Amino acid sequence: AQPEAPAPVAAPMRDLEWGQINFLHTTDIHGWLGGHLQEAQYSADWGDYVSFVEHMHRKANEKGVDLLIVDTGDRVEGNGLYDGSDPKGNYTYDIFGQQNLDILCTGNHELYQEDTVAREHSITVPHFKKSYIASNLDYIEPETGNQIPQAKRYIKFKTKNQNYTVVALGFIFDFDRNANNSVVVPVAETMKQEWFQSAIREKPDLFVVIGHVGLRMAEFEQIFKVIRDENWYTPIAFLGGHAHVRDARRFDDKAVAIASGRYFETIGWLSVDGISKRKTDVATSARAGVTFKRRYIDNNVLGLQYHAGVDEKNFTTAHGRNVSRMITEARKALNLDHKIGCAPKDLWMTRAQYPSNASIFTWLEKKVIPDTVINEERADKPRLTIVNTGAVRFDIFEGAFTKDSTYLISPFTSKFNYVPDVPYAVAKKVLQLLNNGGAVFQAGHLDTKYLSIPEQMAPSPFLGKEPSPPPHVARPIFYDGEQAQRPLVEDEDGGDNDGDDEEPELVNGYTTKDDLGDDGDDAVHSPIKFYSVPNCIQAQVAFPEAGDPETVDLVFIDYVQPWIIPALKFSGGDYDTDNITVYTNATLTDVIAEWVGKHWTEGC
Ligand SMILES: O=c1ccn([C@@H]2O[C@H](COP(=O)(O)O)[C@@H](O)[C@H]2O)c(=O)[nH]1
Repeated sequence: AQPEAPAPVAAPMRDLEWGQINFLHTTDIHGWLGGHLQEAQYSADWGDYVSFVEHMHRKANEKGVDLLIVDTGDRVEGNGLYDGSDPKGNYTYDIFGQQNLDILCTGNHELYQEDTVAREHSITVPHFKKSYIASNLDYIEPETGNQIPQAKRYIKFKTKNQNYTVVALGFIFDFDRNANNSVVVPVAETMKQEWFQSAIREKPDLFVVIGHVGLRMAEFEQIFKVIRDENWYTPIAFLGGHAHVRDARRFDDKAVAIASGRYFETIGWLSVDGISKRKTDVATSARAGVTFKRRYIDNNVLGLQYHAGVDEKNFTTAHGRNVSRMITEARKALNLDHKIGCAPKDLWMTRAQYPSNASIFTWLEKKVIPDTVINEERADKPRLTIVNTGAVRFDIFEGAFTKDSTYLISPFTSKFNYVPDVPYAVAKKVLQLLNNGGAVFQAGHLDTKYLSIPEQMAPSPFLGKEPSPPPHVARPIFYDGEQAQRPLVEDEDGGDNDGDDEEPELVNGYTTKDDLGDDGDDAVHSPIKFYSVPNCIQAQVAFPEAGDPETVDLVFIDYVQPWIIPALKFSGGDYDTDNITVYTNATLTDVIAEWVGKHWTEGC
């Protein structure tokens, strides 16, 4: 049977504030439809969400207001439930499709591989015929080579209870590593197209712009400006994603965006009130005070029951139960709970400093890569092996390390390539260039921030700033939770150190600050400290005991390849792609599984 996640601990809660039009929002689920089995706070599964939405629709009907369900992409890659089947997603498309979504769009992870693009086109788009939007995404039909819209460019509809007219658009950021059977049209270009110019002149009561777009990236701002120029008073609700953070951004007093985290940890709530019927009453629209409220719901059943106002006995609906059963059966068929080893301790991506013994990156660099990323024919050659930190997706928790865990940590299909016999004096400069970025890589797709973890790509100004690192350890801006918000320090008896131990002890979790304030999270938590990581890490292997080698093999995970030649050139090495060959066909997922199976053999 599927292991039960520990029960969530009740936390002090903030209520949802309803408006005339309300949104429940998921983004960057990355296959985590089964919830978090090792973290009680995020342990509700997609079936529980189906039950929750049923209750919330009933509530909306009782209040006479509208509820729209939205997903903004990156549904795939990052969890055994998706990555563990062949072909990938054998179970997840059907499970995801059980939710009634009003508006959805594509993320970059639906576009990296040709087969993923094709599955999206043949399964998800037709399943959500009325609600799937692809404002700037085309599909190349394999039979004809024709370039066609991946889905509708925009949709216009009337809301059920309040009878508002809504125009909804659905974008992906200006992504350029998409597979050849897809075309991402840059946002700025899309907005010149005739259909877009007509859409923004439809005179709805509300524009809804969803997108696989980070709120602090340029694209939403560009869209906001163009819509606002044509519609001075119409409220615009933006629902974004991609950056894996909880965030809200206010563009003006009638336009607000939210982002709802990652990995199905968070269900976002956005409500809009004070919307006027624009067609009939432009003067009222101009005066009306529109209010936006947002909440980030921790995805656990206790919280969902709380917000739905339903007790444990009545929460799970027949449909929800059935979806949870589909998940359990899929996990069983995929053997995801198969134990590969036992992690002796937690290893963190950003909750521990890098380098340190608690950092997953230090573990990869010092243990896993040296032992497993090996080309037998060149095993005795000194080598530098580079992996981008973005290739790692999740923490490791002490205890059972399962088949599922390998996909949670790194789901990608990238292999390792190399340039043989590079003078060490040249090769040793590459890592520093990848981590410093700068002028070597012209802006655009070679921006080195794309090597790093999503949370660091376009950070919110509220995330604080680490003290400047020394110049030789260049890091992108990130944050230290302690500066962003003072942590509650536990006192000796486990209380919260405020001298009043009547107060409930807070569980560590999100303590979000955004443009709307610091009261966004539904559960009141004590903050978690985060540390920045570099764009890439490097393992140094088979080096002579004394002195430097003359030459090394420069090995790298193939995702990094576009950056390698320019970095070598800048370091004084004249190489091109002809100098690059396969080092090993193993993926990072494979080598982690191999290492864990060999070394973490005892303890659980
Ligand atoms: O094959 C891949 C694909 C992606 N990455 C890393 O992931 C981020 C993008 O993550 P999102 O979930 O889309 O935000 C990308 O910038 C890379 O750092 C990878 O390493 N390998």
